Amino acid sequence: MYTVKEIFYTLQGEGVHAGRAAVFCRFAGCNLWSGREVDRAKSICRFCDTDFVGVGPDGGRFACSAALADQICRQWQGLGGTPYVVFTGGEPLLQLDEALIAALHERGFEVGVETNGTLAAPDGIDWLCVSPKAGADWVQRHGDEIKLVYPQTGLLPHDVDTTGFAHAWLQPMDDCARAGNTAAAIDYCMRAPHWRLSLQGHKLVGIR
Ligand SMILES: C[S@@+](CC[C@H](N)C(=O)[O-])C[C@H]1O[C@@H](n2cnc3c(N)ncnc32)[C@H](O)[C@@H]1O
Ligand SMILES: Nc1nc2[nH]cc(C(=O)O)c2c(=O)[nH]1
Ligand code: SF4
Ligand SMILES: [Mg+2]
Repeated sequence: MYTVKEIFYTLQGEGVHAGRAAVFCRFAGCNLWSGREVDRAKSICRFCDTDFVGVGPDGGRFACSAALADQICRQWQGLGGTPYVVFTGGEPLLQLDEALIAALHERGFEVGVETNGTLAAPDGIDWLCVSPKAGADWVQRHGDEIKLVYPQTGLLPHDVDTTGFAHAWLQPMDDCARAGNTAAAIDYCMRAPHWRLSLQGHKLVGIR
């Protein structure tokens, strides 16, 4: 059984694939925050910008990988090109398994994943983005890109080993201090250029 908050068609807003059409499949639930505001301040991850609780109007419960893969297929609106799905959440690696990845591959999709890196990724993922969190176990130390939300007390870019990743991003924390966080990230990337700036383009242009 897969529990999905929402499935929607948009453009990837972050990282190397920013601007690419993708179906987003947002799984419900996370291991670093309950998703309830009353728990935020006492959680490991406190800055989350996402509602991943329960099953939304564009989500559902899916009994098998084929049923979820079919629903993702129905959301793809591209003509030509390679269909792309991004599994996110919440924490997708609590639910994503090799059967679901295989079902998407059978339907012609490339599979991207956004994970907090606390769980080992299953085989078969085509694009893996790892975003480690201060105070959380960091298990998945290789992938295609690392995307560090900046700044995080206790997880300075200087102390992060990026050698397992082809691309390294600093993404300004979106909170009440976003403008200052962005200026600080720009300054950091100019001083340490193996880090590059990732802006959340979907928020800038007002798409989902
Ligand atoms: C909502 S998370 C879901 C996937 C996974 N749980 C993770 O943390 O990577 C998707 C992406 O948004 C980033 N993110 C979450 N809250 C953010 C915020 N307030 N500002 C900037 N990026 C944020 C995460 O670090 C992650 O890269
Ligand atoms: N457009 C768009 N791009 C994204 N890239 C990562 C996202 C996420 O929440 O994982 C996200 C998202 O929520 N929307
Ligand atoms: S780990 Fe990801 S989904 Fe979970 S609370 Fe943090 S940013 Fe949100
Ligand atoms: Mg998001």
